[in-house]
Amino acid sequence: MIDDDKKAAAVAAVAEVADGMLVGLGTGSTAAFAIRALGERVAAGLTVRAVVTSDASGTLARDVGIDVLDFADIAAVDLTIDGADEIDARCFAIKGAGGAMLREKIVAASSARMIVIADGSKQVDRIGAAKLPVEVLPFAITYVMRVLTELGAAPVMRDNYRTDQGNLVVDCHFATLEDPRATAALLAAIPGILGHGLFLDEVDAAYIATNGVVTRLERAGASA
Ligand SMILES: O=C[C@H](O)[C@H](O)[C@H](O)COP(=O)(O)O
Repeated sequence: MIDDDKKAAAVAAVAEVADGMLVGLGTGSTAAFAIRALGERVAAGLTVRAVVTSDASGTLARDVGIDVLDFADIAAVDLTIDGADEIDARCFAIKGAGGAMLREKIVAASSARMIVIADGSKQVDRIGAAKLPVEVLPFAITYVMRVLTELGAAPVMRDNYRTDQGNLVVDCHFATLEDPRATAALLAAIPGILGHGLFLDEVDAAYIATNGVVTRLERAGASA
């Protein structure tokens, strides 16, 4: 079952959490397994503090007894655990199906180490098939849609959806993502785009579970 694999990957990643750490908690169904697993370790005596990447993850984390801090007060996180929509052998990921990619990227960037957790369906040779979510300031939406269309991104705005920050999300599908760094640079250069789901430098490692077997990917040069 996919849920069993999500849980197995989550439990493997949560085993990396050490006493006293400040932990970044991701968003989504797989991250929720990690939050619950961390809650169990806290109940068993582990002392950690956490920051969260969405209101939903904050609610869950508090519910399971994790001490949640306001990220606005935090400069550096020890370890972040988060899900992904696609992850490849380079530890490049696409994230944001749940709309949390802006906060997720900020928390990941602040983290000494970031681990992606996923079931095997998320593992790909090369990222690019998943929709690439882009967070857009509502003021800029019509202009941004025009530019994304001109770039061949086939943008589709999510209906009746706002992020936790009150912004819009546009799902893009580029015909090719052969050069993800070039695509990331293009998106970053468009005024009105506040963030996107390409994670090219943030992910240090991934735990991926398939049929109950957890494998670990480590980015070349990343420290465990
Ligand atoms: O915005 C959502 C996040 O990037 C999620 O971590 C990602 O979409 C994976 O979610 P799930 O574990 O539910 O597939």
